[in-house]
Amino acid sequence: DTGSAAATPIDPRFDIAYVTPVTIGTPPQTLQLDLDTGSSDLWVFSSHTPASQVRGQRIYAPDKSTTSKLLNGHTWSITYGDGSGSRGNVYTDKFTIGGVTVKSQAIETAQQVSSSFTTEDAIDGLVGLGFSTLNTVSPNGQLTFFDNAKPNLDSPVFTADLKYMKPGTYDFGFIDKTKYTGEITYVPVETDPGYWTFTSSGYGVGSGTFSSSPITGIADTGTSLVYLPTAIVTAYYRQVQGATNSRSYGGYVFPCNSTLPAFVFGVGEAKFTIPPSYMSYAAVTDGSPTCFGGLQSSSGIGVNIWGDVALKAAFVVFNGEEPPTIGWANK
Ligand SMILES: CC[C@H](C)[C@H](NC(=O)C[C@H](O)[C@H](CC1CCCCC1)NC(=O)CCNC(=O)[C@H](Cc1ccccc1)NC(=O)N1CCC(N)CC1)C(=O)NCc1cnc(C)nc1N
Repeated sequence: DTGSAAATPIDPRFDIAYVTPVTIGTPPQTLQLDLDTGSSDLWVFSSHTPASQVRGQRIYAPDKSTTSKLLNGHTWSITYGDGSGSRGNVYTDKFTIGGVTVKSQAIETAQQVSSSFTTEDAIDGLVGLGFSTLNTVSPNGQLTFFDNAKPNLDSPVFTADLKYMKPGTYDFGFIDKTKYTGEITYVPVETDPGYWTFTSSGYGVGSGTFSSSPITGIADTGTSLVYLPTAIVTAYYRQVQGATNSRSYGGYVFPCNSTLPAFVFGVGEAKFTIPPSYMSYAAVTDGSPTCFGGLQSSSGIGVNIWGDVALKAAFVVFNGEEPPTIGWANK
């Protein structure tokens, strides 16, 4: 098997997240889900989600699918880094992304979602693409779509080609040579506790010298920004006129008309440049002259996160062979 599906920004003004069309059940029900390498639960808004918590999202109705089966006595409950969360029951059903089908995928139906999911009408749920050890289903943890699909994929990989303010693609089972330039640099992945954790070889601010120092973090398609150690973040914003670390906005902000340097990060011998346009994430509120930075400090999180702001500067291969590795290429 191989497959390919679009990854479309949910907001045309800035890349807070990307959604991908999937189909569930028989006849197929189409939902737009956020593929998230930073978690490992596949959950959806459903006919079990209270109407008061649904605001425009598409739902999966297991009772309308002839191939759905309740996974008796199984429940799930998840909390994300931004404090959002959801919980519910579990079915198995036919699940397809970009032409790759898993006949019996665990589909976690929401019986409760937190308010930020209710207000985000562009996201109908998540597809966790982290390692299955992170799955929250109890009493028996379930496998991710990738783990279920892997044996039937031509190659046990998926790739992310996210783009700035326009649709990119997720490919399954193959590496599309037309999507990158030069060589792919592969580095080891630490699978404990279950993120795609790898070590970057260093960073540089703009045209400044490159600092070769290991930065261990997770490659996370479900996180909008890049979160790195404070020392790196202050070195970056020292080069930005009028930048301050705002308590009220919860991070580094600066005048939207400031000139921003690029941010360079290393993977092995390779270098990747996040252009200034990606480093100005968005105005703090619509029309404000103050902008929120795409690079923020990880000091409060406990893990460094290479989110969408970094991922869209590269073509990234999530290699599910034993042992797993992650590959980065310029594009
Ligand atoms: C099994 C749990 C699972 C592994 C879980 N994984 C994660 O949290 C990482 C995962 O990639 C999640 C996936 C998100 C969740 C919200 C919906 C979109 C996907 N990433 C995050 O939580 C990172 C922080 N959040 C973000 O980056 C969200 C993503 C988002 C996108 C669209 C709409 C709403 C939110 N972005 C924002 O909130 N933005 C608004 C503010 C703006 N300045 C930046 C963008 C975890 O580590 N949870 C442990 C955990 C629990 N509690 C806390 C407090 N921290 C934790 N880390």
